[in-house]
Amino acid sequence: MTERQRLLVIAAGGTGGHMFPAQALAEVMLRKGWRVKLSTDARGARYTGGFPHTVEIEQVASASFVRGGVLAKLVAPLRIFGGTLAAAWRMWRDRPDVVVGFGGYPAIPAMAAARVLRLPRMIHEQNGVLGRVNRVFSRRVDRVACGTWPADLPEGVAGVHTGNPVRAAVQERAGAPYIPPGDYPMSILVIGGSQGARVLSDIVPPAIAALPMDVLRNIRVSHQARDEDGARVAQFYAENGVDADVQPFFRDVPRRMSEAQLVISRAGASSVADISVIGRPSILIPYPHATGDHQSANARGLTEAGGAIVIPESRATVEIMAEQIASILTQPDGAVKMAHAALSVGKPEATEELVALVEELAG
Ligand SMILES: CC(=O)N[C@H]1[C@@H](OP(=O)(O)OP(=O)(O)OC[C@H]2O[C@@H](n3ccc(=O)[nH]c3=O)[C@H](O)[C@@H]2O)O[C@H](CO)[C@@H](O)[C@@H]1O
Repeated sequence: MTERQRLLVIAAGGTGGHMFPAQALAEVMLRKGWRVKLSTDARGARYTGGFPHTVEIEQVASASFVRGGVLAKLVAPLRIFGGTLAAAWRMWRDRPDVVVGFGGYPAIPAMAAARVLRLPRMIHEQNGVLGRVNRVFSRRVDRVACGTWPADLPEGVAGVHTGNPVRAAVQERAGAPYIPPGDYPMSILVIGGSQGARVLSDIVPPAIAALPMDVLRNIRVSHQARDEDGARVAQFYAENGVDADVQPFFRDVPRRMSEAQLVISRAGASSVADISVIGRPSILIPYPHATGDHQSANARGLTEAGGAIVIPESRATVEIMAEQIASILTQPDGAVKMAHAALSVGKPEATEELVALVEELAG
């Protein structure tokens, strides 16, 4: 008799931030011969382009409580209930070996169905503070895997620190040699997360232009700017004689990051994971409106280790940014220490640890 192929259901959605780690897990489980299904909604489905095409995508009729008007808020529970019934029917039929939720409202139907059917299940939280959906399920799953440590978990919930899975292109550059700043061409990478960040477009270009001339003439900038900010950012750099590549999204961030002397970024979970796995000095401006201020929590481990400087958005001025950039680029020994400190908190093995948990749950 041939052995039945094992099945993993991954439930994720919302922002790219939930989908990147889900993709990393899917890739490895497929290589291990598992069948993988992704349960997500229309918003999450926009981020499935990078998933291997053998991942079966099940679009659920989920709904966000956060967006939409009063009617949407009233209808949302009904849609989620309907989605849960449909997910339960499919799971009853398919009998997945394990169900893993990565957070976001689209994860609700599959996680609720897995609970009703008592299937082995776990959640992975990318951030230092549990998201709303993961918080609800944290007491109702077999394992809570945490991407950021220490994680702020509800009392009585024990987490496992797996780290945040990073893309293969990041993993290949784990601990890539760091060339400290000096009197030769240097690069700065500026990234705002999957959607860019206006504050970085407002203060970083003038801060870089204010650097001492002997530093500035060696600088090349890769700056991710939102579509609507791109033209003015590129124009500012050009008018100030700064060699800059401005794009709405860099497909080759791992390469650009490994070549950079300095990274300036928001503190989204995957951005922080990339910076610490590759090991580069960084200046982080956490997004102040993230649920539970989780980006400040994401930045904490890296900062406390000495790998990053955090500037809260409320204090982020051109002058402070210019001072911090100059302090890193003019002190090579300090920059090398920061790069090593960043590496010390990196978890390049995060995907493997997550895979091990899935296999343990499958028995
Ligand atoms: C605004 C917001 O709510 N953001 C949340 C969202 O982050 P967001 O969706 O912004 O994602 P992350 O910062 O976690 O990841 C962004 C990823 O995109 C990559 N990158 C970025 C720019 C670019 O040009 N090219 C590129 O490849 C980064 O290297 C990183 O790997 O989900 C994360 C995980 O739940 C949270 O921590 C963030 O708080």
